Amino acid sequence: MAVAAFHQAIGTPHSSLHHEFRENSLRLNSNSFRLEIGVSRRGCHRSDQRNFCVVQASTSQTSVFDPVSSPSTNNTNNSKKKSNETALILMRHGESLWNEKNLFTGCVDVPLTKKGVEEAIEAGKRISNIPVDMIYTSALIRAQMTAMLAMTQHRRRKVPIIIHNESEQARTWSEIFSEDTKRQSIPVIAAWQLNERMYGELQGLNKQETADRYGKEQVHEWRRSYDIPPPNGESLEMCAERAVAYFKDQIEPQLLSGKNVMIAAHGNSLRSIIMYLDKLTSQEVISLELSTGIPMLYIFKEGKFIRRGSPVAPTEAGVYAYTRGLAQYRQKLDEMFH
Ligand SMILES: O=C(O)[C@@H](CO)OP(=O)(O)O
Repeated sequence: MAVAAFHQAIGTPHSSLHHEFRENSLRLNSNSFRLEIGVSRRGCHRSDQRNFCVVQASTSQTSVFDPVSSPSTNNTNNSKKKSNETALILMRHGESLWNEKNLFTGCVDVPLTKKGVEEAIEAGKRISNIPVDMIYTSALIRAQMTAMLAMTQHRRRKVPIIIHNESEQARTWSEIFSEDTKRQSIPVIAAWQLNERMYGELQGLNKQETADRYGKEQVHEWRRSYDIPPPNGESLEMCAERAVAYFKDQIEPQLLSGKNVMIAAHGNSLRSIIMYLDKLTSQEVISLELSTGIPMLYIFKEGKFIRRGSPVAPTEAGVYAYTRGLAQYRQKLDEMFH
């Protein structure tokens, strides 16, 4: 993205650029960034006469969505759907017990604090009027807790259900036998590829003590540079190799086929995905910081990702992260649930 334009838009000195998606980033609504989409479309089969659509992704994950309720899925004709917009929500997990203690966490599987639980619920309120047909989380509990807690606030009241594809038995033992119930569910796919960057020998160390010991600059380099890994850990570049590949292979096809997607993941796995979506350079990504529990909305339309900022609370009047399609969806929810 054009950093100068961003800097101009938010009126901050270039050096203090932080791409935090708080309310001020909503001013970037008109920014859009071209992406090369080189993905194959997945099959969408009519499984019954009521437009119930079962999509078999390449990982053999079976997902369901309800075409009636989402603005992007008004019919099952893929060629028509392609011209429609779909929503992509990115959400960093709420505060974890190790965020609170200021410890390097990486792939250590730590739960949320009470504050993190509240952040996840608050994030859920902010996206409660945005359609969600599929959820992707990392394999780590803090991202999964965040996604589940956020969905307790969603006005559509669909039930997020974790898909277990790890074995044939897991698949059959978690089968649902009602098409109606499936329509009221949101498949949740947990993928290790979306995990936090593996922090190597820094995992479990206190961030301040590490800076005192190795120097602030060295630690900043380990934490924020693109290609310098922490000792025996992953650089952002290495993290991007798996997280962005997963996004391109598994998530983009879902967006292309008309589904609205939420991703609940981590500071660095999401930084790498945003770097891809916004075409940031390895220099620009250094200053990209994500807050815990702040949802970020992108619209995927005609092969482009358009950043809309962070949706504000549903009670607020000027929800200008919304597009016309999303406003209509919200209106439909008002009619359905009032
Ligand atoms: O400790 C971690 O795993 C990450 C995210 O909390 O920290 P950092 O901000 O240093 O990338």
